[in-house]
Amino acid sequence: MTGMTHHFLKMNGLGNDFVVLDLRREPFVLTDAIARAIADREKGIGCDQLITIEPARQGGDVFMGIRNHDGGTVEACGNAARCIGKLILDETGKDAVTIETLAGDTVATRAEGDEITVDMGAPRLDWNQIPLSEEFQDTRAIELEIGPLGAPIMHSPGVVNVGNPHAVFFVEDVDAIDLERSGPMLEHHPLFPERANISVAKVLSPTHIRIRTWERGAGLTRACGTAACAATVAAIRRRKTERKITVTLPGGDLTVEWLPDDENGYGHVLMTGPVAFDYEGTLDPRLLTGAAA
Ligand SMILES: N[C@@H](CCC[C@H](N)C(=O)O)C(=O)O
Repeated sequence: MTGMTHHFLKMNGLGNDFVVLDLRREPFVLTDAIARAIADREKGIGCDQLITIEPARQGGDVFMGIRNHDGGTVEACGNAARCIGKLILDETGKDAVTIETLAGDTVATRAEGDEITVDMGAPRLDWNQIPLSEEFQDTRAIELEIGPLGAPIMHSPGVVNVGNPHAVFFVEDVDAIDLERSGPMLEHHPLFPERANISVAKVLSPTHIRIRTWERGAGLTRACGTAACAATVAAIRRRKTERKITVTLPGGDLTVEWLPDDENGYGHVLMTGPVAFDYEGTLDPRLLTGAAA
């Protein structure tokens, strides 16, 4: 225990919910066990991801730390980037803020109607950047299927790394897929040495797709921002959609645009969507020992 009072904010992006701790003001050593205890929906506060705001490490405005519901540290979170973007835009009064993450810098700006746009950077598409454990020349549709032989229910996903690893299966009916069953199997499939976020996507029109996601380390969520970006990139690579589309998730809509290639290769992905504040409070000191988990 630290002897200090630790405040938290509860926020969400389309129902993907976060406990946010500002470690710039109230620092403490966050372990996997403490993160798990805070994220626990019965004994802790409950959230899909635990987000920390920390001093910038490389000249940005802040560093954003991300822990999944299972306590593990991860590199990227699109919905949290919008939430922290909004907090830091309000705090600094700037027009654009740079949020450092383990995946690199994310620049957040204000969009229309109180929404926030985040530049998620350029997707990584080579098999060893996903990463996959086997070489695939073409990551637009890799050999992977589950379901009865000859009639797989999910097959040939596109794989994309947008700071974190994603596999996107295009299907006829996203609601017909039992993601609670297939999600954990695919998340832990040996092809994904760092595990993966698993989405099913249905193309509704050239400017509109619908997705559901089983998140690595968190399970089914109302929305996954990086999955929306990955699904957009996967759909564009398979020539299913235009470059700027609406992605409908169980929690609502995001706008995602994959910009044309820049001089470095692949263009950046921009994601725009809402941010919501739920409530604030102080952490029960017992959670800081991880003992409540
Ligand atoms: N909810 C997030 C993604 C959080 C991390 C993910 N579960 C992973 O393990 O990579 C989002 O909005 O992108």
